[in-house]
Amino acid sequence: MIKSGILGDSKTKTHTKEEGQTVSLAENCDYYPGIRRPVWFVYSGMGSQWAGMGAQLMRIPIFARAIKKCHKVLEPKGINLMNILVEPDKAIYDNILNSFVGIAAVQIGLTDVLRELNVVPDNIIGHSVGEMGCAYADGCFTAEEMILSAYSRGLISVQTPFIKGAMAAVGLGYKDIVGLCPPEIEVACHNGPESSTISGPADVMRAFVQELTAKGIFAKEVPCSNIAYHSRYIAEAGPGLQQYLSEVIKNPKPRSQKWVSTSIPREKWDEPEAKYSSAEYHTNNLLRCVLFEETSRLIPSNAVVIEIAPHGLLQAILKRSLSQNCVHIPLTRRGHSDPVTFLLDNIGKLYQTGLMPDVRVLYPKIEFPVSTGTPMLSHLVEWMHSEKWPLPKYAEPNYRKASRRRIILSVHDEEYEYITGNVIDDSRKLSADAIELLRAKNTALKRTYACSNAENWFRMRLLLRRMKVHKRRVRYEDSHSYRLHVSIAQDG
Ligand SMILES: CC(=O)SCCNC(=O)CCNC(=O)[C@H](O)C(C)(C)COP(=O)(O)OP(=O)(O)OC[C@H]1O[C@@H](n2cnc3c(N)ncnc32)[C@H](O)[C@@H]1OP(=O)(O)O
Repeated sequence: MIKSGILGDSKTKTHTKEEGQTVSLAENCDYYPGIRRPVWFVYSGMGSQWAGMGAQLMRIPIFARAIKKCHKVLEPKGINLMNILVEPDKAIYDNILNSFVGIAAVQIGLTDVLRELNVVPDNIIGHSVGEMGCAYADGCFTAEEMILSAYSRGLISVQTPFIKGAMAAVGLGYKDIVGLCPPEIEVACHNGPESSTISGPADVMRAFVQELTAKGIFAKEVPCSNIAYHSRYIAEAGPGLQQYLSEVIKNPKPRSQKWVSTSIPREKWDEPEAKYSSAEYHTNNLLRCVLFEETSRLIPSNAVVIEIAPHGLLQAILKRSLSQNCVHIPLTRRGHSDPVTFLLDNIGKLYQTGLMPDVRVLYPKIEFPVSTGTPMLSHLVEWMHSEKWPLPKYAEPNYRKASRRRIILSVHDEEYEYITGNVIDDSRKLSADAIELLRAKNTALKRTYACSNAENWFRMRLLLRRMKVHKRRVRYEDSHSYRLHVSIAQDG
């Protein structure tokens, strides 16, 4: 349960033991300060594919539905999407077409999961081909359009005779790497202040990566099926891709303000080329340099950044470039032994940031009444005692509004001597004089007040207003003592 300023609690996975007892396998608690954070969806691109990346996620019905839909769309093209996502054979991704449709399908499936969970982005950003995921999340693409656009990108990649190229992620920002690159190599992606992706002929790239590594600069090859994307070496794929895409995107939809472009420079966002999720837009995305660093600067310092891809590829980059206060949530991790638990854990983290994912959609609908053997969950709900909270003090003035006390007045007490002879024998009523004296001395009242407020009655001054005597009749405790009931209600 989440309450403003209290705790966000996430219990992400439960398991029913053989004896029918439900146990919690993963849980985590954190503060939720009550402030709504902006939600950013991040769609990564090439490099996030891995063998078997969709196999376990098929256990989630929403995801499986999306994949089956995409599978049917690709079937007439002779593509077996299910195999691409489920088979553990690494060679599948030697074919770039499989990488494109595989990444797109997983992004569609995960976006559908988030959509049904009612996790709505404030903004959407993509890296390279990840901008197709943006189009889907933004409502510009249907699932069919997205998977066919990814297919078109793959198809033109395998049909065009490119030079043997390579890409590599390096641990230097654009400004630092651009001057170091040999003339054959281009900076393909501006990823962050400490990260870029370079692209060029495979042999020159190999030598340069070795050179950088020898200098202690991070450099890692990006699996791209020997195609130097976002460089001059793929320019000739442009017209063909635009032709294919225009057959898929028949009615280009306007991009909403949510989707911030990384393929068109910010100063051109108001120009016609940036307005629509069109064949031209996505062709430009393939050919031009990726401006992720520049656009990701718009991500606010307190954002919840959800990476949507088969692997949280950009985590290393996002954590280096964004504010420390951002919450990073990858939905997947390459080679994870239990991708569903990983996903559920991260949905739990969304909950802890203050979002309210409607997790019921992930499970079969419960029909009531449930059968008698249904395991209980209630014992997993418990109070956290790890935090200290301030408590109001009882001694605070005005805390108590009323108090009541029974007092025994003894005529041996100098204070109450006067009562002797002031009780009217027949009715056992205090005489009017005795009442006046009680009122004047008001010791009994002071004591009552002092007791209830933990104060020293000797030093107290008490102003009595609207004092009422409800009963003048007193009760004898014995021949020398009388019982008196005193009640105080504070004014206001
Ligand atoms: C058509 C298209 O889509 S083109 C697009 C092509 N794709 C890209 O350009 C993506 C480029 N980025 C990447 O490939 C990734 O973000 C990578 C390689 C930088 C990191 O990916 P990961 O999956 O996290 O890689 P991996 O787990 O193997 O390695 C991460 C290591 O690299 C390190 N690392 C990542 N970036 C940097 C950096 N800038 N400086 C130093 N180290 C770095 C991490 O600290 C981590 O080290 P650790 O394991 O000791 O913690």
